[in-house]
Amino acid sequence: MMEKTNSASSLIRTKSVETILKSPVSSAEAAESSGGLSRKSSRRLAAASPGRSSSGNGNKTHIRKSRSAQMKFELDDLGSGAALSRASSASLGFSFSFTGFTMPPDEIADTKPFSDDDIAAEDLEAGISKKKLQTEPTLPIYLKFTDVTYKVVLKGMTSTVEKDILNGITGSVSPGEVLALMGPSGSGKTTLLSLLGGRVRESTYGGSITYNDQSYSKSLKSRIGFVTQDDVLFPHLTVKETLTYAARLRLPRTLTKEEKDQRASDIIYELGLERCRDTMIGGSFVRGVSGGERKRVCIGNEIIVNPSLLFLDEPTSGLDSTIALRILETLHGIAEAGKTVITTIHQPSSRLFLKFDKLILLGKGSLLYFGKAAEAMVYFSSVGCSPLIAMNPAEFMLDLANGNVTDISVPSELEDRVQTENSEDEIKNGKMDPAVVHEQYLVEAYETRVAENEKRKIRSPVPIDEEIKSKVCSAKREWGASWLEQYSILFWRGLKERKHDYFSWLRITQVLATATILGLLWWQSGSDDPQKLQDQAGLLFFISVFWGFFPVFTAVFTFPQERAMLSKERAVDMYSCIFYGRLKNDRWFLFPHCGDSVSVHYSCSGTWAGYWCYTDGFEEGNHSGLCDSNDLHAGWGILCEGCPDIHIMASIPLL
Ligand SMILES: Nc1ncnc2c1ncn2[C@@H]1O[C@H](COP(=O)(O)OP(=O)(O)OP(=O)(O)O)[C@@H](O)[C@H]1O
Repeated sequence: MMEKTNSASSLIRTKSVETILKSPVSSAEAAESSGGLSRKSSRRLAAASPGRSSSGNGNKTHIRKSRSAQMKFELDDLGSGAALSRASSASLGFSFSFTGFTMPPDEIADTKPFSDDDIAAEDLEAGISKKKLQTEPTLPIYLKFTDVTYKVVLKGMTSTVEKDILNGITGSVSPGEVLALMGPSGSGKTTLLSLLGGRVRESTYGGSITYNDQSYSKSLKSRIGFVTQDDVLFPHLTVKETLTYAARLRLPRTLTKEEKDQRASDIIYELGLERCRDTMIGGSFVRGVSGGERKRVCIGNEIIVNPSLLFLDEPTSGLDSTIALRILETLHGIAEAGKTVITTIHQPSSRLFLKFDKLILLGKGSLLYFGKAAEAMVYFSSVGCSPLIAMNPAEFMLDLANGNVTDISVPSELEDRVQTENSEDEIKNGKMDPAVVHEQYLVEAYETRVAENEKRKIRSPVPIDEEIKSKVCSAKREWGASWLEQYSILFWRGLKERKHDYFSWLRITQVLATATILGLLWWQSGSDDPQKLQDQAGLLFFISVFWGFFPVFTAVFTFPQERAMLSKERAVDMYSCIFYGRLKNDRWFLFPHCGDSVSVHYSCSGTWAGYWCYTDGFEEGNHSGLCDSNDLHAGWGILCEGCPDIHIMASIPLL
């Protein structure tokens, strides 16, 4: 019954917000005329919400009061996105911070941490204060991007076509803010996120992307957390093992093993994964943790390194709205600790939408809106597009971006334009052609009304010291573990992950069957005459070939399965790839990047050889040497012309 009351309350609240968003001008007036409720008082009121209340009927009057106060709070603060976020965060009954939950003691008994985790809830109810997550302060990173364009070349059998994926996207996000990239499927959200996260080579896109006014450098890898759309995790490792191995590989060497393990445990607590800490992640053939828990493990894998910039590709898709809201709460907590958070989102609920500080709305790769999320509805209403019925703001914007104007009023200017042109192409079944809504109107409207102003703001330098700014690209890349430790951690992790495979019944049966067949074939073969000795030699040959190739094939077939994981972990510099040297065009042997200080000695039977840092040009005549640590952008390798056989004598990372 209490749940019913609670949901009714949230329904009323959502409706009130939707109605206000529908008529932003009146909401602003309302905001002016009413007094503001403080954050604290709102949080107190929220703490008394029925879902969290320990007593039942006795609290009813108080509950009713708290609900009306929450509604008032949202009315008052509508003009400010941050305030809205605060309001909704407070209405959940707790405020999350990356450095731990911050709750007044009087609220502890009434609240529940992030998850549906019983243990954690019990701890809190018992008043046990949990140890706060200790994280080092991180470098604040201001991310700006101007006129970003991206196109791909589609090669067909007969022709080659260029496809525009992004057309001049401009925006910015500062530490402490959550930027949402929203748009219909295929609008270019993931592509933009990959470009911003440094996952695409600079030479392949247009425009500028800067981090504290500096361009991307490899040293940023360790400051960036990137949660991909697909959950790439080892299915046979438990939640605890997954996070512990990530901590051991990625956290700086200044921390001890115990401290790293402790950080993993703290993350488990922070993300409310305690109940499933010893459950396997699971995959297609193994049942494991739930989708929401898996997503949280992926987020934990990235936030464990305390990144300055956190990118997330659809962290809430496939999750119910409550879990999605909790994930957004976590992201807010992370942003509040001074990080910059950028996330793509598909179709957020209205509560989720109000959590974002900034919003980018994309439609077919073009920018339809960039600005404060709370001001988006005001903007669209100012260009003449408003919902005709109460509508979730995100749904309204996605409809607009898709060119679906059902239940949306469009400006008379646009209607006139369509009618004057009177083109049949533009009016289909009484509806406007989506392309008209997009290209001719929304993109144009944004370009003329907002774009210049935003670009001017973005051009101003970031408000931090030059010294801090330059840290973005000057820091020398450091591994979290020495290469021996990396080897040992990867070895044990691989063994744990693959032991189910190695010791599977199929594998055991295969070996036993082979042994039985061999035994029968050479049964009583003896060694007393030369003929039989030859038989024995055949047996030895068979055994050596079988046991030589069996593990080799196992290893070869393991690599494709682990390739996604390898790329993901290499993209964040989790470990060195020194053992994964690769040959390109039969001539190139690539080593890790220059910052690694690799010393290489080699010989080559070709006409000449050299070593180079590939973005800095070729250095002819040098046959060995240390790579300059200033060449942070460059790869390091050996070129041997006309010579497929390069003999690498040693490749030693000077750690
Ligand atoms: N390498 C590529 N080759 C061809 N087309 C591409 C390539 N990369 C992206 N695209 C196209 O660019 C468009 C945008 O893709 P993107 O994955 O960024 O969309 P999205 O907004 O993230 O979609 P979703 O919400 O469905 O994940 C799509 O039409 C996609 O097919």
